[in-house]
Amino acid sequence: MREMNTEARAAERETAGAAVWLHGAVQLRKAFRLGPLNLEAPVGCVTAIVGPNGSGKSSTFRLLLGLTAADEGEIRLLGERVGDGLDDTELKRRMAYVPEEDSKIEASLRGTSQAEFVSAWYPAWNQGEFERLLREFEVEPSKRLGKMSKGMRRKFELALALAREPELLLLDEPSSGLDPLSWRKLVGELHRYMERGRHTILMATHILDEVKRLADYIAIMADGRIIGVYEKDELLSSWHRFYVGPGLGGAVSEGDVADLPGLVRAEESGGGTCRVVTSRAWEAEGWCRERGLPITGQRALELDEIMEQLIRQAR
Ligand SMILES: Nc1ncnc2c1ncn2[C@@H]1O[C@H](COP(=O)(O)OP(=O)(O)OP(=O)(O)O)[C@@H](O)[C@H]1O
Repeated sequence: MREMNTEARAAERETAGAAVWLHGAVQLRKAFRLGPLNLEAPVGCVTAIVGPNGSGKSSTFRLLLGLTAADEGEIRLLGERVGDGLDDTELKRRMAYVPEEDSKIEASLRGTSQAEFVSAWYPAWNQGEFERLLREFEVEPSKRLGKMSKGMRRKFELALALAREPELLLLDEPSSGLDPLSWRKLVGELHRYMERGRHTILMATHILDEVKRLADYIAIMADGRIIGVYEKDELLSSWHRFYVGPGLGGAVSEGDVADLPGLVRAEESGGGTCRVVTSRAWEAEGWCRERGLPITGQRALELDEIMEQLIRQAR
């Protein structure tokens, strides 16, 4: 049995339930500071990292994979510490990573040879599942990887990752280059993977529909930092735009809604109404009702609008 000191036990307790655990991770570069990053991606859930170009999503993946080193902080994957030159061979066998850019090194290999190599390395490799995925994605594995189209190569890499039956799947822009039909199939396959066991996905994506369909949690990144981690349904249901007024007391001004719960912005919008954005829709509704302020129009904000507001607040 593995010997553990008190500190290791405490860390294990703390990270139990988190497949990806980042605590105060910082990487300093000449022109960019990544972190401090704090993130707990729960086991059995899909966590999507979203954020503008250059916010640090791919850099975070490289840090998690130990491809680059953290200058500060601690990183654990599936409860195991990564970095500091630690031997992560066994850990890597329990996970799969599909990077944003396909490797050029393997371009001359045929898909079949690459699969043979990978299957020998991963104990949970499922050949039947691999062949099913290739059929589903309509990928011809006898082609050389460098001769596959961008979308085809991506589907090959995704099939290769899923067939390993990893406990943890790290995906950087998984649907980059996929046509709409392939994209729908991928979303279906990722759902299937999540249903098949105690699996976890951490993915970076720009496709908001992908986030809506797949994610349980959303981590928003901006300027090298994770500015917040949110439960998706809660986030999407709590941000609303209201039109308030006019009330019995006449026109509603910005000042009248200054204490509205979760108020993010308010502007007079003509006809005695005020347009407000709130991050606490239920409470804001009740607040208006109590004050006899009629809500004459209302809609939930889209994820991109919420992200824009949260990033603005964080800067
Ligand atoms: N190999 C590298 N060497 C030095 N700086 C890099 C390197 N790759 C990225 N950067 C810089 O690190 C920062 C974060 O980039 P990163 O690729 O992690 O962002 P991202 O959120 O994944 O962006 P995108 O949405 O465009 O994929 C940027 O300022 C970028 O210019």
